[in-house]
Amino acid sequence: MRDFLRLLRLLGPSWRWQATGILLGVLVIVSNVGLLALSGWFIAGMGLAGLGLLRIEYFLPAAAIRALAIARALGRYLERLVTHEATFRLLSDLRVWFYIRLEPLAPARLQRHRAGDLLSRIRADIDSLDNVYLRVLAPSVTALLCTVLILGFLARISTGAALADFLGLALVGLALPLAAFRAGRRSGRQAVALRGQLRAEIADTVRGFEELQVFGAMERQTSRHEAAYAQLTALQRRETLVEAAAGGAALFLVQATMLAALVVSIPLAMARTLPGPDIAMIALLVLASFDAVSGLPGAYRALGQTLAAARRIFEIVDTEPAVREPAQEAAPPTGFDITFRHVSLRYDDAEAWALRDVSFHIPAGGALGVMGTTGSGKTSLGNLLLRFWEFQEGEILVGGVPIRTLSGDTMRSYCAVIAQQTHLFNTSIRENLRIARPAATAAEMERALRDAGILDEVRAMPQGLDTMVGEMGTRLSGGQARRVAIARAFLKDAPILILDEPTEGLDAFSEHIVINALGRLKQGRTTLLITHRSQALRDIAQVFELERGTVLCRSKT
Ligand SMILES: Nc1ncnc2c1ncn2[C@@H]1O[C@H](COP(=O)(O)OP(=O)(O)OP(=O)(O)O)[C@@H](O)[C@H]1O
Repeated sequence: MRDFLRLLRLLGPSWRWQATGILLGVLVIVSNVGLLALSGWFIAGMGLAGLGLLRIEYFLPAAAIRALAIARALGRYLERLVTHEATFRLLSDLRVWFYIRLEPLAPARLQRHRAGDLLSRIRADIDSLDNVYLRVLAPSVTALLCTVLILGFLARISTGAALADFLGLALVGLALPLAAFRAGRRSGRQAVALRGQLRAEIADTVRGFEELQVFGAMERQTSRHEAAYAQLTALQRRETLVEAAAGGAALFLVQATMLAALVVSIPLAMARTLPGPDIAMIALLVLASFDAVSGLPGAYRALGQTLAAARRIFEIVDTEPAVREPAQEAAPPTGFDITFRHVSLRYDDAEAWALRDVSFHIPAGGALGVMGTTGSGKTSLGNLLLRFWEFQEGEILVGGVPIRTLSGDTMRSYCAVIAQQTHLFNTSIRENLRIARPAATAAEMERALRDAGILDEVRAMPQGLDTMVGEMGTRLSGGQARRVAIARAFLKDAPILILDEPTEGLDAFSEHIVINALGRLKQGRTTLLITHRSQALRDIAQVFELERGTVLCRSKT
């Protein structure tokens, strides 16, 4: 219930569209009920008039029937238009709302989620939240308003028929949806979790195609997916059964209600306390009144899934970011020397220290080389500077300003990173460069590419700057991808440079070109160079070695 109320609160921003959609829904149903009831009355009345049993004024009812038919058609069109607009607005509001809360969690708090599962939450789970408005809230409110109007009108003609209709509507509109919700809740929750898991596993499989083929493990992997699919199909079968049972029960109740309404009103017509044509009107009115509630059992059956999706979204949204932003940001630093004073970092309370009592100073425009075995804590130094993680002890200052008093975005705006796995997006070289500076001109890009030592190669490509780099830059060689990343750093022109194994995985020739490009990039920037290749450290004055998070020895090269 708490999740449902929280979901309702999220519907806020586009409430006008939603309310208009509901009112139009009421107009459509009331017009439809009115049209059928009036038509029934009119046809029966005309029949009796033809037999000379009744005098009837037909001009007004005929005009009203036309008016109701037009209102129904026009209302339906407008209702679809408005409810879709409301839904799309709602979806876009929800996506922005979610993204704003997701961003501060990256990368620290998102690492426990698998990429495919995260994608599933961002896309499918958010998408399914529109059910709340489109399939639950709007039809429920519409049903309530229509029921009041229809029963109010029917009660004036026959209290007994109104009572029968009330009972039928309560069963189909309240009891059945509740039963369907209870029956579908568990399987819905399981289906949402299973779909997320499947997406994550399939994303993993697609990424690991090459390995699976090389090791001949494709069949084993796909059989795992098949088992999960079989489970999902069983859940879907159960959901369909619940929906079919609810649909069948609703149909039965509709007919039974109409029969009951006739049973109580026909004796009144026989006793001449009710005009004959009213019987036809009552029958059709009762039948049509179920239009207002017929969608509810199916909608409430799906509500279990929607709530499960909402819970998965709230789970992420409620996560505390790893780094708390300062309430008020300090004045920006004027210089960019970096000081670590007795800094200690632990990624998790249960884990060992990744950095312990680390102190160093890099003068503005100077460089520090950090060496160390794998897992010794080198990358963690960069993680702290980028404000991806919070350190538990000590102090880090940039230009004399404690970085805890600067926002994460501000700190990241001061830094450019080139790592072994710097990500290139699956788009053109031009677009990959624009990430660093969206307004960069072609001339600026070319200058950055020249400084990175790759301009001639880009020019020689048939599409030049518009060459697509492929997924993770796979259409470029390792050295070229690294140099495009360096060009991006030139364009960003940040005062701090974090180089994390920038030449790792390159052959001697590429390494030489990349080191030269980095030499140009380092000019005038405060540089933290993480490497275990002495070649890359050749012109770095200050070098230290980390072991298990502590500074082992300092040396000058
Ligand atoms: N995001 C993280 N979550 C939890 N633990 C982490 C995380 N990143 C690093 N660690 C742990 O912190 C320690 C230091 O890791 P770090 O990546 O800083 O070492 P490194 O010297 O850069 O290693 P490598 O050379 O292999 O990249 C390791 O024990 C590692 O398992």
